[in-house]
Amino acid sequence: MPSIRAPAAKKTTTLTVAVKCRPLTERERGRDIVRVIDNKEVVVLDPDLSKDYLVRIQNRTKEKKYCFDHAFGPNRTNVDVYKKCISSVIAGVVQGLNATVFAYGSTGSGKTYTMVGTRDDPGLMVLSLHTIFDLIKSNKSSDEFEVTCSYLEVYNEVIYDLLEKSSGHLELREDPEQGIIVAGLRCIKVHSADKILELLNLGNGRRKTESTEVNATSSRSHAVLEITVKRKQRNKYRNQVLRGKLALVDLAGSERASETNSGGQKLRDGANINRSLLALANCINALGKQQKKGLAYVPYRNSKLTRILKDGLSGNSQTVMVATVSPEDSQYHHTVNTLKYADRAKEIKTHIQKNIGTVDTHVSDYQRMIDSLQIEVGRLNKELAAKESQLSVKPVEKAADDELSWLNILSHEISENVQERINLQKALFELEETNLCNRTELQHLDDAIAKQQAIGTDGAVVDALRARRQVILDNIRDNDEAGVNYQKEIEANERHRCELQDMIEEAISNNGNKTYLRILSQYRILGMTNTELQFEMAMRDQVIHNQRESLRNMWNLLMGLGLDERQILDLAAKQGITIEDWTVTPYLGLSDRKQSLSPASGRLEPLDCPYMGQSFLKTSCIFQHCQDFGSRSFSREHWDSASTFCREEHHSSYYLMSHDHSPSSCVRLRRSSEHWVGGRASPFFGTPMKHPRKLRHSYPEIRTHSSPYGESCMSSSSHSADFGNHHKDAWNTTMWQHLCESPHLRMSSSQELYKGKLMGHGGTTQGLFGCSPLEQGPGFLGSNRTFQNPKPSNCSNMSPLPSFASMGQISLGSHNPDT
Ligand SMILES: Nc1ncnc2c1ncn2[C@@H]1O[C@H](COP(=O)(O)OP(=O)(O)OP(=O)(O)O)[C@@H](O)[C@H]1O
Repeated sequence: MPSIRAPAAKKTTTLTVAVKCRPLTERERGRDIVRVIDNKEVVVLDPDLSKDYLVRIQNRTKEKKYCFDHAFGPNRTNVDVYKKCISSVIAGVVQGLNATVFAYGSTGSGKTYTMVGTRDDPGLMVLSLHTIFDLIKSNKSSDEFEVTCSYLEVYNEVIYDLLEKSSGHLELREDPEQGIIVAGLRCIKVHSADKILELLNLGNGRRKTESTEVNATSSRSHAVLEITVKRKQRNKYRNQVLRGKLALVDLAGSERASETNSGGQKLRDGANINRSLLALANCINALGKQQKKGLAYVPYRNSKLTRILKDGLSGNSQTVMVATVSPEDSQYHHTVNTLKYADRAKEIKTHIQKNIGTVDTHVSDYQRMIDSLQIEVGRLNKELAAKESQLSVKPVEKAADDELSWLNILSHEISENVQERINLQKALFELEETNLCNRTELQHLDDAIAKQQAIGTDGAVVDALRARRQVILDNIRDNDEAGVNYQKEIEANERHRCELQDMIEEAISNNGNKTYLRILSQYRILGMTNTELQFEMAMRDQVIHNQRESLRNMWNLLMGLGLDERQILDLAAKQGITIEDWTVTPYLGLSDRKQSLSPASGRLEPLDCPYMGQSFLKTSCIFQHCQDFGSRSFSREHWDSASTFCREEHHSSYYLMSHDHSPSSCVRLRRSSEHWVGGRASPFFGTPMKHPRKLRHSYPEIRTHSSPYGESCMSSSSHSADFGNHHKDAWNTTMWQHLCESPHLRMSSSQELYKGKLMGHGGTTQGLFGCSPLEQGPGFLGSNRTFQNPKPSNCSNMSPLPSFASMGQISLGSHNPDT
């Protein structure tokens, strides 16, 4: 029976920002204009000494002052920086936490010096590695440790493996457990810090560096050293594996072409470095803005660098940014710019959580499918090679060679086209998710303004609400604009794909050696299918992740309602559900649970809702109806005929029950462009606009709303429609009764109304307690608890759906596909 393990508790923390000012180098002749005060403040003096006294006292000086978590002057060593801001973070890595340390600054400001260092002043990478191995050595438990290391560089938007002698281009992939991963990156098992240092030196030797006017050994690429510490816990935790990840990032420096005096390739490199750093700066801006102004879209997808750093910037990572600055007056603008971004980065929050090892059968299912496709690709590859050797002795060799290289070019282009498409669609998807949250907040604000106006409160409150409303409207408008642009890019991408496909077909039909080319084409298509599967897998993983969050929330809700562990165990036992390993640290400890009840009001404190990115009361919860329409969508024969239908079925069964449970408060789930609904109409994700028509045909009651991104978004037309006649599960009933009978939940009449409907829609809570895909993998009840379900069969067919944001505008009581 599959077991479910709850995720470890999350802790929100802010980015630690430290500034390090290096000494003037021997080459520098300028004035030192940076002062560090009290290890926290950084003052940048006006570089212009010629300003007269009057200008200065009239406060027209360009002097700037900033305050950071830590600031280090030119006399401080890397060890000082390490002890103050890094060592504690490294200790967490050995406990299963993720950490990211990155150096940010202009070219020649001392990033590489800080990260790598010298023999006399070892850098943060070296010091961190020593600490990790020291901690492992001094560990007295019987835990087993395994340390692996990888080292990559991003040069001109291409990822290379620095541990490979001649690395090819590597691609990024998204994994729900591990976040962004680089497919094919070499991970080497290491047993000592010295071994990693050896690899580090090897990698650094391969890194692209150039001599520029500003820096004799300027790094032209961003380098990421990643250390993973796997810790197998024995004794009663013997099934538990903690996995801590440390990413140490040495960025290339921003530069001005005029200053670096570079041309040709160097100039192009500089432009690319600046572009990715700009993308990073934009993310930092948006994340900083987000803390102050609510949800702004964070454009991680605009560069490989920001995708790699995504977790470090906002995900599951304890992150330290070391901003490096040069003290020279000629660098004033760079220094102030760096400090501005560092200042904004102080606002960024991340959410750290222990990575407790799980085995996710769903993901592994897809992994298996990919593996089998890869075997097939390998087989065809061999066949191809055999054919090639036969051809080499034939007179038609020349023509076939030309045709082959042409096909190679086309196939390479088509692979890039698919990759671009994936990125664009994901970006659009995230953008929609952001705006969905914004629209929800807008609705809440409108309600609040109307309420305030009705009770005639002080105008200042209404003004504040209106100001906030305006900010949200601006965000929505900006995001909508970005969405329209993404949509245009997707259309252009689609046109390009059609052209490429036509060219491939023409190449095949023109050539005499058709069998050979057909095999080649088949091989390419399999490769593409493989990529698509990975994409679908990523999407599915996102659904799994979201559902896992729902389960977690539901579990919190049960705890928050005052049910103790024993009561929940009893309830579960009555329904034949066994909760195993109860003894290990619960996911949310009792103390936490107590805290979650506000003593003042007796009400439940807001809980972060993962879907909406904002707080709802604990009574808010996302229910998902999970039915038998899952992996079959993956099989080829079902793609075109069934996927649209299945997805729509699935969409119609998502809804959000808001805390006041009133019909008006049911959050409408909006979606825009239809390519998600449509699944795939062509071998490469389909042409937008086709499936909605199909959909409308299948579901006449689905209304179409205009969307800024595309032709339509879907909405179920009826609030009162029957919830359907899905499985009425006793467990659901019992749970629902408990929710209703709980003293912490007062039932309004509208709740009663909805209760009836919910009960009719047994699949909803079943999605949470009965047939979630999590049943087949750990992740539900805390590192120690496992949930066993008597009816796992429903769950093997989880649909590979786009997650929440991609769903149609759906209201409670939506269309029931079964009727
Ligand atoms: N704390 C320090 N003490 C002494 N010298 C330093 C210090 N920090 C940096 N330097 C010197 O400054 C110069 C530039 O440093 P470094 O190469 O680390 O800059 P960078 O920011 O990595 O530049 P780029 O982005 O071009 O790669 C080097 O000569 C380095 O030795």
